[in-house]
Amino acid sequence: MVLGDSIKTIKGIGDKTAAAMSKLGIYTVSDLLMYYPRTYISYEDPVDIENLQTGMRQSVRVMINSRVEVRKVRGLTISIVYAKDFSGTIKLMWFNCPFLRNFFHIGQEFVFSGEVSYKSGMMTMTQPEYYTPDKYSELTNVWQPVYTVTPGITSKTIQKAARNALPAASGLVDYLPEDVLSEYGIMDLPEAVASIHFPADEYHLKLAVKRIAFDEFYGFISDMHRLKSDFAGYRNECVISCDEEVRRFIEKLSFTLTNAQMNAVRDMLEDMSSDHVMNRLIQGDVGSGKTIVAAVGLFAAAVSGWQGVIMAPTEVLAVQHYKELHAQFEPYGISVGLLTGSMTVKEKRLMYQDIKNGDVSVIVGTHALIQDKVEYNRLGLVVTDEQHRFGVKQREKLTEKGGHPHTLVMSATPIPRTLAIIMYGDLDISVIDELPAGRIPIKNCVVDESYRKTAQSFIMKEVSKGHQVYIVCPMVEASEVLDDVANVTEYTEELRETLRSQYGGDIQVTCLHGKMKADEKNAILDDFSNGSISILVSTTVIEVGINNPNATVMMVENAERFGLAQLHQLRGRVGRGKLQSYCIFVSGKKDKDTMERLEVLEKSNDGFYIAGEDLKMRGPGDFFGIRQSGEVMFKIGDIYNHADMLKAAQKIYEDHGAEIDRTIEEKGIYNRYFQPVL
Ligand SMILES: Nc1ncnc2c1ncn2[C@@H]1O[C@H](COP(=O)(O)OP(=O)(O)OP(=O)(O)O)[C@@H](O)[C@H]1O
Repeated sequence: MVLGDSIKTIKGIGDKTAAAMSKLGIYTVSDLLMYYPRTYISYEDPVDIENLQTGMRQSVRVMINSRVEVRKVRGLTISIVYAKDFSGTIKLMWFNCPFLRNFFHIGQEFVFSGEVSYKSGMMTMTQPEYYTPDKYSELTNVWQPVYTVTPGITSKTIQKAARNALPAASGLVDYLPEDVLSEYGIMDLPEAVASIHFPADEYHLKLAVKRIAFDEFYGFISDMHRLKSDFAGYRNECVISCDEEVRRFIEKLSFTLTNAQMNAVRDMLEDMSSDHVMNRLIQGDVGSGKTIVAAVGLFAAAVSGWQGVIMAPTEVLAVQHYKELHAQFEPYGISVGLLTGSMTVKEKRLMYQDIKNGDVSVIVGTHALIQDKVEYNRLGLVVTDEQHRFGVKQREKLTEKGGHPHTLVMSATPIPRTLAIIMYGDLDISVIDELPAGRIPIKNCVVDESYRKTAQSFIMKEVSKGHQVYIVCPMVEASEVLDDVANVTEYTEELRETLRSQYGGDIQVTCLHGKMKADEKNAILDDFSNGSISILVSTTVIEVGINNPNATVMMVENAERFGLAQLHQLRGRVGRGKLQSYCIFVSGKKDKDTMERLEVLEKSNDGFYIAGEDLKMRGPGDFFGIRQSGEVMFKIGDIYNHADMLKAAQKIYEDHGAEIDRTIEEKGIYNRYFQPVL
């Protein structure tokens, strides 16, 4: 078995498992080895039922003392069994596992391991793992990898496959010279890949994580430099210079730009009229008004006779930008087009023609904008929204479609300047460090679930004033059955019912989640922005960029499951207008650490401060940090937690970049991301 082989060459993987794995993007042995665990669990010794603590992951050694009861609830099969030890009884519950009916028998002894909750007066474990006591004792005190799954595949299956694929890791060729490895104390590649799946101990796991983070940073930095050197040689072929028109456009806006926005606009206009190609990052906290800066750029490009595109990370956001830009540009006779993946073939074809003929000046879209079929007429400016959601490669591809258009990247990720310079070495940076005038600071509160009723009555008060509300529910992580959809739909139904019975009337509560069709999502967001929906219950699909200044309450359920930066992004959906806004973080856990972490949000509305505090609070055991919003740029690397590796990657790139490039080429088997070169 070698790295490029299909996963079906791994022992125990048949067509069905292979099909499920393909949904996770795993096709080859090397894909599997690069499919890193989401977290690890180490199985502790079982505790007595009376000593169980809710919200914790624990194990109990108990005797089954009931038959398995199987019920059907809203399309789900629920299996329930009771078990006891000398100190008490516990309820054990699984979704969609009807086969358990004949698996457990009264009198048998098992160890159950899972998250503990207290429901209907009894300690409960939902979806616990189960082991015979002998089997369990083999597991204790060993780090077990836990992988993100999809229906049809369990974390255990992935674990087993990864173990069987492990010998292939020795085929990975390290691109880092040995002296560099030892100088910087970096683990070698084959060992790191093996250890990230099956660490011998915490020490080795830390080293492995650092190594993989290093690779991600190194790849990113070298791509960035490549992009920069590609740009450096080009003279500005798209001179965009129309200060007078821009001045009038800005004057006619319904608000006055802040000084920070004006500075960013000035930087951008200077670049685009200079003799070099612009490559600029606009960084600004949530709601600081980055979009209008981009709009000014697109306006300037259009007025100067160039096409401009703005590429959004999601379709929903693309549609929102499209509407805004269309309304802003129409009076000037600038035509705006939309191109997204969910448009019909015919609609797309017409748009391709308009783009090619130059009948549209500003094109808003998603990844569809970089498809081969799209030919631009005179592409002069490319705006990408939220750098993190686009790889450098995609950016490059879009850039290649014009001669050498200007690039503007917008990011709300609060990165300290020193790190930003390393990360975006190729970009000039404008920071919008000022919020529009008249914004009232958001009022925040962190509460536990007992407060939910009070929160609901508060929400109703806001609704009665004609304001609107977001409620965000997290994805139920790692649950193979109850996915986020079930979670938000169920929550919505319950909320509707509660509000109807307590407040009467007909309050429009609607749910929104990522699995809905684009049209459906857009229709719901339209209804939310025109006010016909009062309460929007949503997964984090609303996290990036959605703008409805009339929304005044953001309530986040199970806030403890989110990273602080992500919560800050979510909070950024309110307080975007002149109304006093509120954010309620409902925590499902009450322990001191959780509450302290969440209280950071109560203390400040400043993204930089929050990112800094988040970093300080991460314990040494938080190898992966908490996945932050949009941080899909790196699977493992965390620019805060692994800042030392980021700096090392920069230094090694400077000192050994050329030698490393040669090695990669000579050894010719794997690139920096260890993917087979096809
Ligand atoms: N100078 C300003 N004065 C008043 N309102 C403004 C100003 N600039 C922007 N706005 C408004 O503020 C809201 C937020 O702006 P925008 O959507 O551009 O934020 P953003 O920086 O892109 O935030 P996010 O990162 O959260 O998407 C919008 O409703 C916008 O019209």
